[in-house]
Amino acid sequence: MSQTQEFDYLHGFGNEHETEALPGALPQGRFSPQKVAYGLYAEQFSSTAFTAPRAHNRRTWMYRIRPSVAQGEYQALDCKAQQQVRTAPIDEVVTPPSMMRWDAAAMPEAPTDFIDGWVTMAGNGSAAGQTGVGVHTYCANQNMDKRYFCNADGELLIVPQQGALLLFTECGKLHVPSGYIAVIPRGMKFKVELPEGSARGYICENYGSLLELPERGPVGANGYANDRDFQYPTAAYEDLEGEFELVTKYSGHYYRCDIDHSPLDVVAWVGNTAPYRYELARFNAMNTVTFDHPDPSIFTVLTSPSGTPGVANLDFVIFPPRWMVAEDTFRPPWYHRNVMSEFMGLIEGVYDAKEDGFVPGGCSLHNSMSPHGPEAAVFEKASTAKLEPVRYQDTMAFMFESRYAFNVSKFALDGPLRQHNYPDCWKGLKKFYNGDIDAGIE
Ligand SMILES: O=C(O)Cc1cc(O)ccc1O
Ligand SMILES: [Fe+2]
Repeated sequence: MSQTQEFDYLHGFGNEHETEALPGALPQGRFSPQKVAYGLYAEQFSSTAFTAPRAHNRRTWMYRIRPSVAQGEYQALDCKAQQQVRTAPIDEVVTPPSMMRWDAAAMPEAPTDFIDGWVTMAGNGSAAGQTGVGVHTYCANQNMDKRYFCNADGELLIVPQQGALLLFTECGKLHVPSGYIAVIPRGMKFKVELPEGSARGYICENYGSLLELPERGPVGANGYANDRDFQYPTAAYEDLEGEFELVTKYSGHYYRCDIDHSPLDVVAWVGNTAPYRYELARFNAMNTVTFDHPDPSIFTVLTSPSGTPGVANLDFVIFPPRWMVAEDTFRPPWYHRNVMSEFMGLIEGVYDAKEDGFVPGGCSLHNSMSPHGPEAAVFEKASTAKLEPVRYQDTMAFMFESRYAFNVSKFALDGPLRQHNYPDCWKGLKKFYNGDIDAGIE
């Protein structure tokens, strides 16, 4: 098992990074010289269309021991993941507008690596149409051994909840403990080791346009997630020959092929598409210093635009530790109905709208226009609380918010994790109105 360790990182979101594991491996002045140093092959890896506008264009040049095409033939793979993972459009069950919540999954008893540890909760849009997202949880207790993974269906936003991940990608290594997120570009090959022996978390598989930093508007040039805090790996490679397997998810199906060497054989790379990690504690939260609870968009870490300005394919939003100082304000999230659909998870602690039942590792879904808000007990508490400055501590909830309504998997709808009594949390909401202008909680 690998040791938990800190690697060297390159800093800056979407920069044209360059890195070489051997001196002189990276060609200078051109991308594809007639002969690359060390006898390496040049290979371009494109995350956007060749002709995407310059501001959005992302591609990386890799200098590797063998080109990616040196692999065996794809064969269908009927693995555990094939049985547990769904890819949009998901229509195996009809999704009611019900507010839904789920317990955290228990760690598997059988040996399970990162590939086989995924279970789909929900999805929207269409992977083939490159819209929407898939939402999965993962639980794993085994290192990926002699096998590598590649997801052709979307970019992976990984949110560890418990247990660190060591991502060894084509571009190098990322250590991703709980409290960090990682993003792996569509189609990048990688393996996952578990330095703490097991791991659980969430995955948002983004079929749509690449995650980017949101605009800051009048906030100005600093704040929210700052570009410099996004960390990219330095080149690291395996020069291994032997019997390996490359597993690929393509159009919702799993395939495998034999490969007689490690596909993580990139000795140097230059470009602006690569995996990255980000520590959520670095998020510089903005919030009111006067009154009212602002919209949760103030906490957007990354966004995948949909093409309609301000209407996201995916917003990744966090609810980090922070001071609450609003005056004459009902401080928790308001009761609301939203045209956007909200899938939530909890990394640690307690979420301010739900003190009971929304557990670390659990999930909730409030689909388009489905009403939700604080549970009854939270309403009563927040309506009578003395409004002193309060620091929300040791908590980290997040939301995958999308313009497209989610369909749930059969596992999510009918499986053992569903909390069928979730809507009961609002049953205790009392009627205070009695025609008297002074009515209400005392
Ligand atoms: O519903 C939720 O808990 C998420 C949420 C939080 C918030 O502070 C405001 C709106 C919102 O949808
Ligand atoms: Fe909400």
